[in-house]
Amino acid sequence: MRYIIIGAGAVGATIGGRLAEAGGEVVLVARGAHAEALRADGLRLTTADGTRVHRLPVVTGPDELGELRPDDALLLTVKTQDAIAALDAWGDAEVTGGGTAAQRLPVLCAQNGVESERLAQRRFARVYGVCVWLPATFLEPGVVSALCAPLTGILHLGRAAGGTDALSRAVAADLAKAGFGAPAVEDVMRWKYAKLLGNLGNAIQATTGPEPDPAKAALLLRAVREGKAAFRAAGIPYASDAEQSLARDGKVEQPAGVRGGSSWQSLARGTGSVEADYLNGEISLLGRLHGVPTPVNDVLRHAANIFAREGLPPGAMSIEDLTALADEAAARA
Ligand SMILES: NC(=O)C1=CN([C@@H]2O[C@H](COP(=O)(O)OP(=O)(O)OC[C@H]3O[C@@H](n4cnc5c(N)ncnc54)[C@H](OP(=O)(O)O)[C@@H]3O)[C@@H](O)[C@H]2O)C=CC1
Ligand SMILES: CC(C)(CO)C(=O)C(=O)O
Repeated sequence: MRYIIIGAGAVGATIGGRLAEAGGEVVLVARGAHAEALRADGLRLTTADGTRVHRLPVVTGPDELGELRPDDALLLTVKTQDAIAALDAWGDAEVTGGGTAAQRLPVLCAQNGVESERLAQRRFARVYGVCVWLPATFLEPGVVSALCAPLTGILHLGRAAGGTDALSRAVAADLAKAGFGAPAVEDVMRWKYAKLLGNLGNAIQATTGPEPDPAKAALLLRAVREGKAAFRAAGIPYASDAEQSLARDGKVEQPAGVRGGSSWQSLARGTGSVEADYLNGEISLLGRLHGVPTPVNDVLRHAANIFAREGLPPGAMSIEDLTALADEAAARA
């Protein structure tokens, strides 16, 4: 199998670099200064095993790669707000032997939230969910680190529609060879919904900073309670906190000195957008569809988006001010 990593940033480059090191065939898809640095100097990837430079093929889109092969797998690791453009760009490409990528190739969504699978399923026939527990940092163009130990993350994966198949088991085996804890599971979306609950804190971290604080934990708990209430109202199953702790046990601790998570990094890099519409916004959507008030997630989504649009530095807001906004919204709800 050849892995085409669409959006080889923090998560994509970490997975791609490790797959390549384990003997896998990998193509990195990147853009801008990152693509240039990857081509000029290779991918400089630091994991708990040390720093390695990987010289891998780099393309900016399907035109540069030529016809796709029947044994290609598309691994989607762009932020969710970039998923439509990426899926559209790759879906129409021709596959050697007939058909388009959208008809023939598997697309594996290794992202937070649950929206990318839906976007991919509108366009592609074979869609897989990947639940990624992998604190990874885009340090500068061409340079990525993922320092959690002993394994570099844990990835549950399976068919987005439910179940496993030969492809998901083959990918799980390749990921395991590359050092990831990567079981293929029957119910990957149940794990992804559970992971989404933790990612409701991405907006808190992005707006108020990554340092732990009881007031941040208290606000996250309120967001998570709303999320669970929305899931219950919508009849959506999700893995329990105990199941998640067991799966993560000893595998994905964030090492000291590491910077913030994925949304914090988007603000720090000034990318102009965060994923909040698909994290907190997923809870707001479910709440509206099923009659559950979600004032805390509404505020978190809105605050993170304002930071991104106005180019505010991550962590510029106090947790007291953010909590006060959530309290006002809750009083109105
Ligand atoms: N970082 C982390 O610790 C974790 C992240 N996740 C999830 O993984 C997903 C990816 O996050 P992360 O790796 O942090 O994000 P990054 O921003 O580090 O990487 C995404 C990369 O995709 C690039 N990109 C976007 N659109 C295209 C395109 N059409 N063609 C080529 N490249 C493109 C971006 O370029 P540009 O910079 O120019 O926008 C960026 O380099 C998200 O869903 C996130 O929530 C999950 C677990 C942990
Ligand atoms: C919390 C973390 C690092 C876990 O993998 C994550 O999902 C993110 O930064 O978005």
